[in-house]
Amino acid sequence: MAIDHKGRAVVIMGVSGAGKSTKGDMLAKVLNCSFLDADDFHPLLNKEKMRQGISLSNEDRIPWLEMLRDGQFVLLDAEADVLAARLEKRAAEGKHFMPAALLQSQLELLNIDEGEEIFKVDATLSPLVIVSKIQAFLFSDSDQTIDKRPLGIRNFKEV
Ligand SMILES: Nc1ncnc2c1ncn2[C@@H]1O[C@H](COP(=O)(O)OP(=O)(O)O)[C@@H](O)[C@H]1O
Ligand SMILES: O=C(O)[C@H](O)[C@@H](O)[C@H](O)[C@H](O)COP(=O)(O)O
Repeated sequence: MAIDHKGRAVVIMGVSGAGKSTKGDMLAKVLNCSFLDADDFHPLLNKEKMRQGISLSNEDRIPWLEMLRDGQFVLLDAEADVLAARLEKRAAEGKHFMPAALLQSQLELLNIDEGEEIFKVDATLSPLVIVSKIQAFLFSDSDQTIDKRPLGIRNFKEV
């Protein structure tokens, strides 16, 4: 979640491996605002469950989601095989508690209804293109205080 200078929050959503942390961090840098990783808001019990390969239940998720829901939503969308490969690699590198085995349960639960105000972005695009698209969506109105120059390799280390 990125929070800008006006206190507006944007929630980057998607199943595990979609690229939320990577793009959330980049977006926050380009907007010069704070980035909060939703993973840091899970109680330890939720993380321990997932570490053990047990999917969270709605009861586990609801208090966590209620803390995070007050923002605009952006969904990072990709096919299961791409996401699974990313998670296998990330887990093999010892970078995250989340096992790839839980991906399928998340894909089955993720359900976006027609008409929900969620901006969808193809999560297989390059990180810079994804962040530029989110930036364009957020500031399609005329907010003069934001630096709207296109992102470039000067801004970020590529994934
Ligand atoms: N657009 C992208 N293209 C290719 N790989 C990516 C992209 N975004 C993220 N990754 C890689 O995929 C993995 C998962 O990204 P991460 O940001 O941790 O996802 P999430 O927070 O949604 O679980 C990481 O290893 C990251 O380097
Ligand atoms: O509700 C859930 O099942 C989890 O909160 C889930 O949304 C999240 O994916 C994990 O915390 C793993 O973290 P990453 O998505 O950052 O891999």
